[in-house]
Amino acid sequence: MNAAANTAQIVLEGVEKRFRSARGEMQTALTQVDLQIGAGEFVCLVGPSGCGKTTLINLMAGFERPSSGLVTIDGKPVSGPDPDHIMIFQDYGLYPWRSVLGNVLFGLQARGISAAEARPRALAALELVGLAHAAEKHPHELSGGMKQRVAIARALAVEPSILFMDEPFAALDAFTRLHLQDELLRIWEETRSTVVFVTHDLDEAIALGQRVVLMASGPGRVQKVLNIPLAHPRDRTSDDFATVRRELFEEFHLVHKRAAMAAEYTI
Ligand SMILES: Nc1ncnc2c1ncn2[C@@H]1O[C@H](COP(=O)(O)OP(=O)(O)OP(=O)(O)O)[C@@H](O)[C@H]1O
Repeated sequence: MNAAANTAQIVLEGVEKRFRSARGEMQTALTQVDLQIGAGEFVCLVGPSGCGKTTLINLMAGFERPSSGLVTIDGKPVSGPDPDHIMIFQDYGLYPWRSVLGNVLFGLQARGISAAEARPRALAALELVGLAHAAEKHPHELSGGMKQRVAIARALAVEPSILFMDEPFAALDAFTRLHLQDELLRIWEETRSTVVFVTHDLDEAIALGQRVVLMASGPGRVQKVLNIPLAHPRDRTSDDFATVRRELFEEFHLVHKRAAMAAEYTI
């Protein structure tokens, strides 16, 4: 079992992110974020809509720069996207004109890996996500769950040290979602990549994360970081799962209550 790693790989110190609104005013999307994520750790970010989950993962992935504070990975300030750190989005991002294998090969070829080396790596990644049989199909022939597995295979083929996942299963039906959660855990245990996973779904966060970062809005910030002391794979029907779920839901309700009180106070 992959215990929470000791070495901090991703470090955020005093991170603040401000955006200019359409009316030209500066708005604080994130404030005072201090967070450390260990190498090989699986961490989920959850919180209400607009609390800055996507902004936070984008800061780690190098798609955004902090307005103040510091984001480092492996001791180096993040200054832009890194080919060793892959982002997976909700909408798969597959090329419709390429076959499944072609899509997975694309990421490898873009990194200058020779065809002779790329093909076995792509096939191994498809094997890992259970899609070796669909290598010659095209995206329009696949279900949503299969498309997301192709996107995961494409990411895994380049053997990233970090997988950033922004609500990757949000568009999928409940059964496919549960299945892919289990698949992702199996893959994570095999590959040992660090996984940072954004979700709206508290149950998904409890099923997956070694730690769950609960965020609050107004402005976006880290409210609480909870350790999930359950071994993987987790039995979603167990008493232990229910206990952790109760704790997280209580925290989540507190977040809402505080936000509502703050809004009332400022009116
Ligand atoms: N590029 C941008 N320009 C201006 N404001 C932005 C930009 N990106 C995000 N914001 C604002 O920052 C805040 C946080 O947005 P973000 O998308 O990170 O939240 P979120 O928690 O991921 O939301 P959701 O769960 O709805 O996807 C929101 O108020 C949003 O409007």
